[in-house]
Amino acid sequence: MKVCKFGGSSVADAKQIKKILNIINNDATRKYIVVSAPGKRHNKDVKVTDLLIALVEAVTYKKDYQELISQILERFLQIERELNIRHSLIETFRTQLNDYIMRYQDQPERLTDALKSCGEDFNAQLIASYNNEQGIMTTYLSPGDIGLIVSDEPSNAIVLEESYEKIKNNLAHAEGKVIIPGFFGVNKNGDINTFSRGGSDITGAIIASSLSSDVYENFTDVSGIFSANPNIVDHPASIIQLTYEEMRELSYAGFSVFHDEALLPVYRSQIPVNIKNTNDPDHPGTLITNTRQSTGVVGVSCDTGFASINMKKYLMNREIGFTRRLLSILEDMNISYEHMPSGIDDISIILRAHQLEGKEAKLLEKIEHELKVDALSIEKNIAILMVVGLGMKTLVGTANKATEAFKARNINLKMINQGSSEISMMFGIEDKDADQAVIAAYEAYFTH
Ligand SMILES: Nc1ncnc2c1ncn2[C@@H]1O[C@H](COP(=O)(O)OP(=O)(O)O)[C@@H](O)[C@H]1O
Ligand SMILES: N[C@@H](CC(=O)OP(=O)(O)O)C(=O)O
Repeated sequence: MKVCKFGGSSVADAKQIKKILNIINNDATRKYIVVSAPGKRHNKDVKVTDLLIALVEAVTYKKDYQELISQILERFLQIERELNIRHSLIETFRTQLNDYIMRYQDQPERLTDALKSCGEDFNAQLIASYNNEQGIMTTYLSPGDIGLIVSDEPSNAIVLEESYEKIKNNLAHAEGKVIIPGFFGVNKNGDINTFSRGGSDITGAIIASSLSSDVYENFTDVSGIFSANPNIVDHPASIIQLTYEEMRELSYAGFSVFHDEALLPVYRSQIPVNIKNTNDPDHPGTLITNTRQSTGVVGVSCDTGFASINMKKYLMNREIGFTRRLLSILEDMNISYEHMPSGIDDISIILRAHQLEGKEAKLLEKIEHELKVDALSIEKNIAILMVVGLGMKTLVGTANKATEAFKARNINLKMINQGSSEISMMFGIEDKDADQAVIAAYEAYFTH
C-alpha cells in the first residue's frame, strides 16, 4: 500500500487533475492520496494559497474582498467546468469562506489559518467528488476526521504524537480511494492550524508513517531531485538516491522540492520516499532511504535571509558558563538559532533573520549587559550554502574545491562550519552572492 501526495502544480487545473487520477486509479496500491491547493498553471499565475492570503489581508484591513472571493471560486469553477462535474460544490465553498470570515473576523490568526486551509480542503472535496462521479469509490476525509491533531501554533503547527495512532485506527478500514487535504491539522479544540508553507508534504509524511506505507510517493513537476536548484543551475544532474540525512540538510537550505519537516515522520518509520513527476510518472525519480552507497558530494543548496550576531571577549575560552548564559538569553527571548561557529575569544550565533523582528535591540542589550562582551555586532543579509554528501567523510579537499571556486568568482566567504557527522559543510556568504555561489560550487563538484 502506498501513500501519495500531489503538489500544487499537479492539481493546478482539470488537465493535471485528470493526470493524477490516472496515476491513482491505474494502481490499486495507491490508496491514500494527499492533495495540495491548486498551484501555478504557468509562471505568472498565482497559487490559490496566495489568493487566500490576500483575502485574509483584505478582510483584516477592512477592504472590499468580494472580488477576491470571486477570483478564488473562479479557479475551482473552471476546474469543475472542464471536468464536467455534475454536482457543483461552488456554493458550499462560498458558504464556507463567508462562515470563516464571519466567525473569525476579530481573531486574525484563526482567520488566517482557517482561510488558508480552504485551498487544500476545497480541492480534496472536488477531486473526490469527481472520481466518484467517474464510478470509482472515493472518500474525502478532512484532517479532523482522521485525527491529525497538531499544536496550537498558527501557520507553524507541529503534529502531536497521539495523531499517529489515531490516523492508523481511523484509516485502517477505509474503503476505496481516500482523498485528504494537505497542509493543515486541527488542535485539541478542533481549531484549524496550518503547517508552514509547502506543508502538504508534511501531511503526506505523517499519514505514510501512521499507516506504515510501503513507500511515500511525492508527486511534483520535476522528475526527482537535482544536485542543485534547476532555477539557478542549467540542467543540473539528477539524484537517483539519497539518504534522509542528506535530504534534510539540502531541503533545510533551499531545496524547496520537499519540505524539511516532512522527513522526520518517514525517517522514524523508515519509509522510503519517492519523489516523482506527475507529467512523467514512469520516470523512477529520486528515492530517499536510510542508507546508500556513499559517493562524494550529492548536492549543493543555498538559502538566504540569515543574520549573524558576533561577539568577542578576551579570554572567553576560560570563562565557565559563557555559552550557557548566552543560550539562556536566547531561550528567555524565545529565539532559536541555526549554527554557532566559534574561536578562542569569539563566538557567532547564526539565526534566521526573521527571529529578530521586534527583538533585536533588547537581545543586543541583554548580551552586552549580562555577558559583558568586548565587541558585539550584528550582520544581516547572510546566505548559507550547504555542500552535502555522505561520501565527504572520506574525501580530502572538499572544502578546498568550494573555496577555490568562490575565490575565482570574487565571492566573499564569511564563515565555514562542518558538523561532527561530516555529511555537510556550511559556507556563510552574502545574500547577493547566493546564486553565483551555487553555480560556482556546482561546477566545482559536478563538472570537473
Ligand atoms: N534541487 C532541486 N531539485 C528539484 N527541484 C527543485 C530543486 N530545488 C528547487 N526545486 C524546485 O522545486 C519545484 C517543485 O517544488 P514545489 O514547487 O513545492 O512543487 P509542488 O507544487 O509539486 O509542491 C521544482 O519545480 C523546482 O523548480
Ligand atoms: N498550498 C500550500 C501547501 C503546499 O504544500 O503547497 P505545494 O504542494 O504547492 O508546495 C502552500 O502553497 O504553501
